[in-house]
Amino acid sequence: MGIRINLEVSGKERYCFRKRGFSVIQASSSSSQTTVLDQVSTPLNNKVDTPKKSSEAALILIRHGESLWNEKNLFTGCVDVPLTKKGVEEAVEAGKRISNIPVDMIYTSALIRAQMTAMLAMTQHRRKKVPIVLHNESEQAKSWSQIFSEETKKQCIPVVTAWQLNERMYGELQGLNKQETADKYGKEQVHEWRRSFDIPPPNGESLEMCAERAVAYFKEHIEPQLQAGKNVMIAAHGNSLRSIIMYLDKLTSQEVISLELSTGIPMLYIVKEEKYIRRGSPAAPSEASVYAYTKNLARYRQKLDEMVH
Ligand SMILES: O=C(O)[C@@H](CO)OP(=O)(O)O
Repeated sequence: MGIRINLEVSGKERYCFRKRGFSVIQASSSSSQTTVLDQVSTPLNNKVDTPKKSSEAALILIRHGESLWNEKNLFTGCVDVPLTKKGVEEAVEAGKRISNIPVDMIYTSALIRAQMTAMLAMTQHRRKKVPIVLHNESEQAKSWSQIFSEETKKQCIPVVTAWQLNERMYGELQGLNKQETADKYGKEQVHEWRRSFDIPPPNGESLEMCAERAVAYFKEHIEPQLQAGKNVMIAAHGNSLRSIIMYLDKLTSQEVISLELSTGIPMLYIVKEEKYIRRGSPAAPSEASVYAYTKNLARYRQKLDEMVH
């Protein structure tokens, strides 16, 4: 039984200090109604799932795998396009990379390419918990998805879908070919639409506008989970994740322009004492940086190794 612990840390590791405190959402569920959503605010009573001795949480960000419109080089934005076969493989590969990192909650956008990516990635996780999508649209949907076994609930990971994590809305560019658009309007104009911080494409969202809703969602819904010690995975999109990374790493509107995310590459942050500590570099994620372990994560992995053997 070999325990492999990799304590290498990326040379590009950044430490980001938050200036304000965090509020922690308390359990609000009634005892008679138990859905997998209850896990959102109730600590799991399972040793393998509590690598939180010093109140540390893992945050994994994954941009979805290649979509059919990425393949065709079309502006996609909020159009709901599925993954290609290569995208499916990228998602599975991403899952292998994070298979030893604890995941207590998953947030995805409302779009199928992000949801496929999250689900495919979780098929590779060594803990073998089952991701369960929460349909929060009505009381009836909530009540019809109740789980009646506490034991089964412990083996589930709640998956929250949120439109606020969607790709930026690309307006009148959606469905147009990126190369043809550059040929027609000029390379500089198209680069400005694609990468400037505050200039929106025609009738679409700028990165700044996308950040307003994606970062607000992150602060309101995801940050409290992390502060409560939950390990969170977010599967989303190039620009919604760029805006969240801008917040986590305190990038300026100039710095975010050159931040590019590859499809299907997981990025790991450790959340500790109100700091976001980046372990994997979005610019050039190397094996070592993505796999960089803290003591708590190493302990979690050791427990997984013991479970398997
Ligand atoms: O088309 C899109 O929706 C996005 C992501 O694929 O493109 P861009 O890289 O130009 O922001």
